[in-house]
Amino acid sequence: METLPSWFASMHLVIAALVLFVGYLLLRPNRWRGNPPPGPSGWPVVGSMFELGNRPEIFFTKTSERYGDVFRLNLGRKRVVVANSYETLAEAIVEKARVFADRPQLLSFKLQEGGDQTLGVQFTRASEMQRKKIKLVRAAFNPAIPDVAERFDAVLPIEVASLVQDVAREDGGPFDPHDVIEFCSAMSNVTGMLLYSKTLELGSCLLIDWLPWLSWFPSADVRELQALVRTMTGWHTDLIEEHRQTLNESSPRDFLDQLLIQQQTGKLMVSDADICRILDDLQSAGFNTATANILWGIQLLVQNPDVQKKLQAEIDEVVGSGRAPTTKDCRNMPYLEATLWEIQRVGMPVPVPGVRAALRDTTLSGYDVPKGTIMLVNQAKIATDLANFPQPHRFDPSRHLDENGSVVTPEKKLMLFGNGLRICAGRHLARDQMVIVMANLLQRFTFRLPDGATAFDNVGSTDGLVRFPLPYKIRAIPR
Ligand code: HEM
Repeated sequence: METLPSWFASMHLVIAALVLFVGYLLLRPNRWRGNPPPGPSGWPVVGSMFELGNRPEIFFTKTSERYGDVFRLNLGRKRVVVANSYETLAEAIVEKARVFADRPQLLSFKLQEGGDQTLGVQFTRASEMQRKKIKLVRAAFNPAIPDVAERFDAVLPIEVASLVQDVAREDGGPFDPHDVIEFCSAMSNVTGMLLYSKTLELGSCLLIDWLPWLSWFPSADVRELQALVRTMTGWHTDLIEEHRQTLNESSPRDFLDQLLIQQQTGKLMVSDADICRILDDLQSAGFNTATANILWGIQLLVQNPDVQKKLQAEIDEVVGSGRAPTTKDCRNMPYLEATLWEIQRVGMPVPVPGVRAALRDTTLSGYDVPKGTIMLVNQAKIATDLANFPQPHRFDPSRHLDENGSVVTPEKKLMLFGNGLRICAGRHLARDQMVIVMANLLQRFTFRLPDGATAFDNVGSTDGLVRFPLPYKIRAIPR
């Protein structure tokens, strides 16, 4: 019998060794050096990815009961730590603000920044340039600055009046507020007007973030995200051109004009592609979250008619019924402000917000956390911490008031807009918007269950990064 040449046998050995080596590289668990936080080791290749499910906060809460307030996870090949208490979150994003200032390199983040995570402001890697850009954004969205307040006061009443009209059109009959489109567009239209004096009719972690090789087989999610980014880019490219041609440097009309002036004077070396991504980020950043809060708010007020009555009494006392409430009026309505905080806490539309990454080796709660580690936040657990929120599942706006009836913002117990270097850039605007929408609606209507109903049929939330209440029906009885 003919024997195989010896080089053939050695070739087999080399291939087998290579396969074993590649297999080892793929399958070996992530190495955490030093004194890492405790945590489950998870499965080879995927780590704890499939345990996350559609509601990662449930898995996080269960895991924290076993491992404590800070635990580690492997998600695919990514190293992750999860902060489950206010103290650990504050240590990371306030005390170690400069360390946990990065956004991780995730494919979905890269897609949302048009393929380059140096562009835009929201999913953008930490850099001097990101800081300069976000500084401009913060100023453009801060209603404490007179110019911004003036623009905001010119736009908001129009959008809110149109929302009130749409609700009035339901004529006291049963309807689902999700269907009254203005609940969404009132939010995005105000942003659009501040950005580029126009309204625009119109993101999250995907599986590819944890298993990047899946991007070789683009899924429907990825294609949808790419199509959305392309549409927005087309829209914003046209707007940039239009604004450039009509720009008057001595009198900027909006934020886009301000960016173009910065570009032309060389104060900020920002490209058109970057401007596109900034506009895109801002248009998408607050739209879903603010809308979800309003939808949660209406549901919670129907379930808590006493709170609704108290709010209406406050609105009647400060504004009366002869004119629409303004932002200025809302500053004199502490109970309304406290109710909005409680809506954000109990509705909890973003239970796992603000993904961060460590810029260098560091520690968290005394454990070693290597550079590049992703930090996730279990906000749902922080918002129901018994030590800070007694009877946490009770909807009780008065927990945000002191003995004199003044608002005590919950930011020392719960950071609903994040904190530190990557704090939400639109938080003041978002709060003002939500407060004024609520004030206008409650001045004109009392929200109730449909006739004959004693409770909502469906109470719960959708899945996803931003959670909406499930569809529900109410009546808006004119007052
Ligand atoms: C109720 C509404 C909103 C909520 C609950 C919310 C919440 C958040 C949270 C939790 C973060 C992450 C912060 C962190 O990493 O520490 C964030 C970031 C951000 N938000 Fe908001 N937001 C809202 C509305 C808005 C609006 C209206 C805008 C602008 C128009 C906006 C612009 C941004 C931007 C640009 C960032 C990224 C900041 C950075 O990475 O430097 N947000 N927001």
